[in-house]
Amino acid sequence: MGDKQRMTGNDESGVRPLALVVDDDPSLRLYMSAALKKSGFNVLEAESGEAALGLFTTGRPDLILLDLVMPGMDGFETCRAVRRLPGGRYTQILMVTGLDDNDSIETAFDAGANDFVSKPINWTILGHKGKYLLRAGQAFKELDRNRRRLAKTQELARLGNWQIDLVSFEFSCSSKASRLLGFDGWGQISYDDFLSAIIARERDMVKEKIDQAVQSNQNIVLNYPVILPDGTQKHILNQGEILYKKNGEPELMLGVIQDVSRLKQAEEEIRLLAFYDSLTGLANRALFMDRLEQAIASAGRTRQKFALLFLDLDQFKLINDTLGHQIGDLLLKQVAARLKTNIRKSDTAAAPGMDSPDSVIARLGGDEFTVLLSNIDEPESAARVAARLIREIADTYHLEGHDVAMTTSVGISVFPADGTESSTLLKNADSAMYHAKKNGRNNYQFYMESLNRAATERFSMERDLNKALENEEFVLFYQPQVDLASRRIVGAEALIRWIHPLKGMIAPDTFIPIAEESGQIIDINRWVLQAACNQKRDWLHAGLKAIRVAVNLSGYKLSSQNIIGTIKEALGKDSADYQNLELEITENVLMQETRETLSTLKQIKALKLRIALDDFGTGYSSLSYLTSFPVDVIKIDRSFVMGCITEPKNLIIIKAIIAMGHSMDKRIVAEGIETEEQFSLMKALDCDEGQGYFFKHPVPAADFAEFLAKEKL
Ligand SMILES: Nc1nc2c(ncn2[C@@H]2O[C@H](COP(=O)(O)O[C@H]3[C@@H](O)[C@H](n4cnc5c(=O)[nH]c(N)nc54)O[C@@H]3COP(=O)(O)O)[C@@H](O)[C@H]2O)c(=O)[nH]1
Repeated sequence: MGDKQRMTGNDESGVRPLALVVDDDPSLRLYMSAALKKSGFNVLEAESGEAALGLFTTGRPDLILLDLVMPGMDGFETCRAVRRLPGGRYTQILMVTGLDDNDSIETAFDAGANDFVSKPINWTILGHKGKYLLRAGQAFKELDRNRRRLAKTQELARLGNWQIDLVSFEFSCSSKASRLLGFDGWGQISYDDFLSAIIARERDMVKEKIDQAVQSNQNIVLNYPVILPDGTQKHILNQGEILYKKNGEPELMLGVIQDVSRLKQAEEEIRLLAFYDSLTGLANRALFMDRLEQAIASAGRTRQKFALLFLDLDQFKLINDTLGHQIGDLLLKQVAARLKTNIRKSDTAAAPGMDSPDSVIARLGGDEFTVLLSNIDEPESAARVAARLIREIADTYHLEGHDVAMTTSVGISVFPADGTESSTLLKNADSAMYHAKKNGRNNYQFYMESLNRAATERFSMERDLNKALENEEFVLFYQPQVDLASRRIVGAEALIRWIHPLKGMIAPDTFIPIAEESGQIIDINRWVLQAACNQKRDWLHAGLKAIRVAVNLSGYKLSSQNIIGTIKEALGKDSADYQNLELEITENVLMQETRETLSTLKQIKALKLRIALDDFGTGYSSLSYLTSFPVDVIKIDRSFVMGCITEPKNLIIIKAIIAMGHSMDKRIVAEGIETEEQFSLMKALDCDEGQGYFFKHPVPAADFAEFLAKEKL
């Protein structure tokens, strides 16, 4: 029979509670047993303390009637021993004593007795007293069980409790509370100890709030960090409530403290995910826009100016494409770190940590960063910061064994002149940034109204370009290259055209720079090479004479394009085809990255392709390029050719280029021949070949094939 069943008592369940009568006097045992049985108890009897302990272990009585004076173990000793036995703390012990002096009674209670009866015993009262004690014991057991359950629950919930007596102002707290605050093994701690764990900068505030609540009988909910003696930091939620007496007077402030560190950490993680960029730790777009709104509201009130800097790394895509995304990510992290270091406190109105609405450096996505510069007195201050950032970002990055160079273009919009709404300020800074790109990158530009339209057009073109290849919207036109002495076609330059579904034909001058900036040029170059080679093969198969085809590879870092793979893919195995393919590059390609470019050009040459230097004379026109790089052809820029008759200076330059080129064994092509006069002059100057509207405009492949078949020029 389990304890619970017996303790419910015979009144409710019909189960009789068990009493143990311990007395060395057999007649008294008899009377006591009879009285208890009459009151509904089952009864065991023991004539000594020792016998009682044995019976307790086997029978687990609910009530013990214990004579105080016995030979051997007396009642006090037996009582203490019972209390030490398993389950002994819940048994009700009624001492039977003839010694009703105060000392014996006190010793009995100290030994663990619940009550006592004095001899001579009133037998009727004894039964009732036994039943009453049983009920009290049951209530005590329930209470104890609840208390332990509560302690366990608090343990699980990481709760500790504390209280302040509102009359004596005495403080006490549970051992769990002291453990939570790092006072392991300290037992009861003082109010000062309780407060001492709180992180210094918040301690006074917490103390003040508790004091105020105690004085004014108000509840409290406080949230603060504590530092444990081992240095770890926890976050504590402290809730206190006033407990009132029946007469309405405040009695206690009861509180619980809870370790909410995990919750706080989860909250922090959610906050970080929602408002911070996970790669760089900078604010993300959402937080930036929020802070921008706040800056507008605040600057509007105080009539102050602030600037928005929009940074975009120059040709960042190249890093991802050539060195992989991992290196790209490392670079973005380092750029973010440099921005953080360089946006000094004086540049923003707030301390690092972004606690103030003014201090924001954000990564909007990809390689785009923004900086909010608050309280600038004049736009020049923003320009100074922009210039400094440009300088810092341009310092070489060491990324897992790669030395990477990177620059950035910065657009600046200023509140309120360039917009009073967050979206406008951002859009205008973005437009200014594109202007900086157009201006040669690695510089900053302020927003100007006129930029806006151009930037919008640029956006839509970049978007449309993404679909152009897939939708087969590109075509190649061909312009003949003519041997000036014989006037026969010896080659063709392939020139791309974009047939836009809505805008019609778009010239390469319009979209190639955008494609170069966005990196789309790599795919476009690949397509042009493939299409030109296919065309060349088709003309041969159609029985037309074999001619050279020149393809433009402008603007983009040559070494990063896997140009060799693309060429091999485009030309296949036919070695004759290789000799008839000419790649046109401009001087700025040669200037970009000398060592890598030289190696790529050498590989191109090893494949027996020809290399032409396009637009010669417009750039640096350094002779060293001609000696250092394996160039076969020099194409004199049309700006010289077109003015060769009227401008003596142009003629001098043309003569010099031809003489110099020939001395280096290069073939010379004059671009932009538009008139008979220009043709004759170029021929007279011993220029090898010519190209221009005088011979033919660029035309679709089919038209070009017709001309080639007829050789009618
Ligand atoms: N990366 C690539 N760049 C390309 C490709 N196709 C063209 N381009 C480059 O775009 C620029 C403009 O080209 P386009 O509008 O095709 O103009 C070419 C000719 O039409 C023009 N030309 C030829 N003869 C004359 C003339 O007598 N007068 C005159 N005003 N213009 C003339 O010159 C352009 C060819 O120049 P070039 O390449 O320097 O030989 C241009 O820079 C192209 O290079 C491409 O597929 N990829």
